[in-house]
Amino acid sequence: MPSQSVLIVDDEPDIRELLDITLSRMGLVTHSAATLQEARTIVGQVNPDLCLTDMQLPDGNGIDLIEYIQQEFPHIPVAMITAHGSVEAAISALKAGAFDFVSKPIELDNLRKLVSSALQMQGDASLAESAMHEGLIGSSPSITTLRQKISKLARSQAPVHIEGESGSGKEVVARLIHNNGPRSHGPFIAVNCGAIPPELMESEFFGYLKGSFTGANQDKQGLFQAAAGGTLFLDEVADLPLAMQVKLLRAIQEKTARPVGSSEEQPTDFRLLSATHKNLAREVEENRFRQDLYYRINVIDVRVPSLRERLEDLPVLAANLLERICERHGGPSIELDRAALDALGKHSFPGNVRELENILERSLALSESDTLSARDLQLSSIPTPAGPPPTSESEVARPASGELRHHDVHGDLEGYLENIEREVISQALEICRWNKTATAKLLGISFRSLRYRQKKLGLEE
Ligand SMILES: Nc1ncnc2c1ncn2[C@@H]1O[C@H](COP(=O)(O)OP(=O)(O)OP(=O)(O)O)[C@@H](O)[C@H]1O
Repeated sequence: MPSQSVLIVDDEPDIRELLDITLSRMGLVTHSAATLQEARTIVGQVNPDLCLTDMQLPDGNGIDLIEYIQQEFPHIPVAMITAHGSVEAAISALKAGAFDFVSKPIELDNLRKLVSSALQMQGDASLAESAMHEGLIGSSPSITTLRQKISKLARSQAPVHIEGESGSGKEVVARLIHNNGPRSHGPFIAVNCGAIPPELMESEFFGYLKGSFTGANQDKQGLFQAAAGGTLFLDEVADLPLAMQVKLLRAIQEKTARPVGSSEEQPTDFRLLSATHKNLAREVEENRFRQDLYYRINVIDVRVPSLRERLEDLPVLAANLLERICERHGGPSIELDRAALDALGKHSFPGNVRELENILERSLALSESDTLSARDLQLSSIPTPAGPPPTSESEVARPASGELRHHDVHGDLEGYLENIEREVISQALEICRWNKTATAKLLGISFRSLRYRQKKLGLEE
């Protein structure tokens, strides 16, 4: 097999030499360029498997080179060499399409890891394409574009923020980014930030040493360490309390984490992916989310379309989900009849693909034939809000019609509102088959708030 080749672009001869020696020892063929112009010429001539470029070049900067390679040779990954502590430069490089960066002074171990993973990714490209179809079902233009974006993002190490309604497939997207990237052999750690009680946040994220507080009977690894070499997926990141946001920012910035009770910082190495069904920019405007953290986690953003926006995917999605459910239950395969598909097409799916999955699963349990009819779906028993699902706690308590039916209050506003709340929450629980995390998301409230309300309203299982 021919050796893989790397183009090194730096105007400092010492750095070029250091990189040349290091990469040659890895069995790679190296080419060097001292200027942007020279780099452009060599890329075209040798078509390298990887390009490492400095930021400041005598006749331009590394971002220009990234953009040029993205445009003309999109299959070549580019990594940027940035000045020490230059967060801005690193973010610009990642946004421009660099797959990663190394900062000066160059740590050779880090450099070797970066080069190996970039070159390994090159070999896995065709594998990635087929895996992508398995995870993300649909062929609508929005899903096709999303799939292409994922395939590109998987090669990068940039933090990605995924926005989309509850149940639309944000975690599916995060897993695909992980599974198709160079960290796929490492762990994928998914954390629901809304489900961790605030008092346990620090020990969950940073871990702790035995004896650091009452009940700490043994050392516990934190999530940052558990994700080492892999990906940390922070779901519902907008639910992180402000105090934890500061600590997370520090861990990302310094790439270190100090377990509770320890005096030593430990290095961390994870790719950060995050998601929320809320509008994170608005959370920043309303001072519920730190702006500095927002810029760090939102280097690249991805939006997952709601199911309403891609109803043309319904038939293929429904068929695939039915197949998945039948397989899970070990039963014979089952299909939807035409009328059932039409009925689904008219439904608004506030809970998106998860809701579709739940509707199909419930219908399957009730149906006795090998074809599901519109009646089996029981869509009329599911509330259909006029617009997208509510996104704030205040919206949840509003009567569905938007009007206050004051004549129904009978002098007991509290009781009246409580009844509406009970009705809305129990319907949401039904839709989500009593999955509390999903219900909380559908309602736009935190997991804790849902538990509290269930208890107050007597809605516990
Ligand atoms: N395009 C898709 N193809 C196949 N399955 C999908 C797709 N989108 C979502 N799903 C399925 O729908 C369910 C919900 O997906 P997922 O958990 O990724 O949504 P989410 O947006 O992360 O939800 P939440 O906001 O509640 O965290 C999962 O069972 C997932 O497998």
